[in-house]
Amino acid sequence: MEDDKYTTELNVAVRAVHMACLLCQKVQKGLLSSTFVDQFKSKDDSSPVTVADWSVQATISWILSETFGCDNVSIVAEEDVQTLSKPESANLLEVVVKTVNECLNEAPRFGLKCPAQALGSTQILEAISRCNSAGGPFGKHWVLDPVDGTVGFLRGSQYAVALALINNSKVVIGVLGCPNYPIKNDWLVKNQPPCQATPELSLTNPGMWEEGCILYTRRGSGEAWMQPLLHGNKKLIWPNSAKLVRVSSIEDPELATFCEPVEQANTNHAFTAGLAHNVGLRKKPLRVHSMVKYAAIARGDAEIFMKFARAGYKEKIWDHAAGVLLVQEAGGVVTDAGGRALDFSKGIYLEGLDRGIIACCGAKLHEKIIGSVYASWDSSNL
Ligand SMILES: Nc1ncnc2c1ncn2[C@@H]1O[C@H](COP(=O)(O)O)[C@@H](OP(=O)(O)O)[C@H]1O
Ligand SMILES: [Mg+2]
Repeated sequence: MEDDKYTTELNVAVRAVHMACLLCQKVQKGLLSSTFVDQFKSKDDSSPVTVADWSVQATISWILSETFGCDNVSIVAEEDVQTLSKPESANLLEVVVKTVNECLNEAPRFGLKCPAQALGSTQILEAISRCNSAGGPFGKHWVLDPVDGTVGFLRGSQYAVALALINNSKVVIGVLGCPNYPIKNDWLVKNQPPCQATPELSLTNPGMWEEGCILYTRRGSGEAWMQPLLHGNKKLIWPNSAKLVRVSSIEDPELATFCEPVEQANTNHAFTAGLAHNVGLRKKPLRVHSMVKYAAIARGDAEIFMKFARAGYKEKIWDHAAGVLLVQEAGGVVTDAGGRALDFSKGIYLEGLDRGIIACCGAKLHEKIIGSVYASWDSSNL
C-alpha cells in the first residue's frame, strides 16, 4: 500500500511550505515600502522574479537538504542564481540573506531544526543552486515552484508555493501553499479581482494577508487535506486543524464554474470561451493566477480548470505536479486535452502534452470537455 509511505516527507514538506507562505506574506507587505525596486527583477524571458522567489527556494532547499541529506536530495525548481550573483544584485542578495535567516530562525515553531548559526550569502546561493536537478524517470525528485504566479504575487492577488515529490515518474506527494486563499468556501468566486493589464503593486484586499491555507495529499490515499495558515507567533501543532477537502459533485455544465489563467499570454481565452459555449457552461470564467486554480478544484470551489498555452510553449512540471495530485486525490480527473495522463517522467517539461490541460471535478464533465476539444479544435487558430 502506498498509503503509509512518505509520512516523513509529507510532514516536512507541509511544515516547510507553511514557513514559506509566511515568508511570502511578509515580503508582500515589504513590497509596499520604498525598498520595492530592490526586490524585483526581470528574468531573461522578461517574467518577474522577486526576493520571495529566491528566499523560498533557498529556505525549502535548506530544510530538505538538512532533513534528508544534501547527497540524497534531488530538487527540480524554477529559480537559478544567475541574476542574484551579479555584482549589481548585491543589495538584493543582502535582502534575500536576511529574509531566509529570519524565516529559518522560526523553524522550531514549526517543529523543524534551524541553522546553528545564520547562513551566509555563499550558503544561500548554494542552497538555491542545489535545486538544479533535471528530474527524470528514476528515483525521487522534489519539484518546487517557490512562488507560482509571480504576477499575481506582485498584484497582491493569488499565488502559490508548490512542492511535490516524484518517485519513479509518479507524483507521490503534493503540497500547495495558498497564502491569499482563505479557508472560507466560495471566497474565490465572490472576490474575483478586476483584471489588470500589467503587474503593479495594488493589493486587492490587504486584510486577507492574515489568511490563507495549505492543501496537501499523498498518492493513493484518496484524501486531500487543508490546514489554515498560522497567525501571529503560534506554534504549529500537527495536524493544525486540518480538514478533509473534496471536489464538487456538480455534473451539470450549466452549474459549473471554470477557472483559467488571468493572462491572455498564458492561455487562449477565445478558445476556452468557444469550448465553454459548446459544452454548455454558462457562468463567467473565474480568472485566477497560479496553481490556486488546482486548489479551487480540489476544495470544490470550482469545477473545471482549462489551460491552452500557445503552440510551442512547453509546460514545466513545477507548475502542475502538486496541483494535479491534489485534484486527483480529492476525487477529480486531470489529463491533457487528448485525455491522456500528464507525464512527469521526462525531466523539467511535460513532454508530449496534447494541446492543453483539463482538470475537472468528475469524469462526466471531463468527458464532455475532451469531446468538445476535438469538435472545436479544427475551427480554432491554435
Ligand atoms: N507563455 C506562457 N504560456 C503558458 N504558461 C506560461 C507562459 N509563460 C509563463 N507561463 C507559466 O504560467 C505560470 C503562471 O500561471 P498562470 O498564468 O496560470 O497564473 C507561470 O508561473 P510563474 O509565475 O511561477 O513563473 C509560468 O510558469
Ligand atoms: Mg510557476
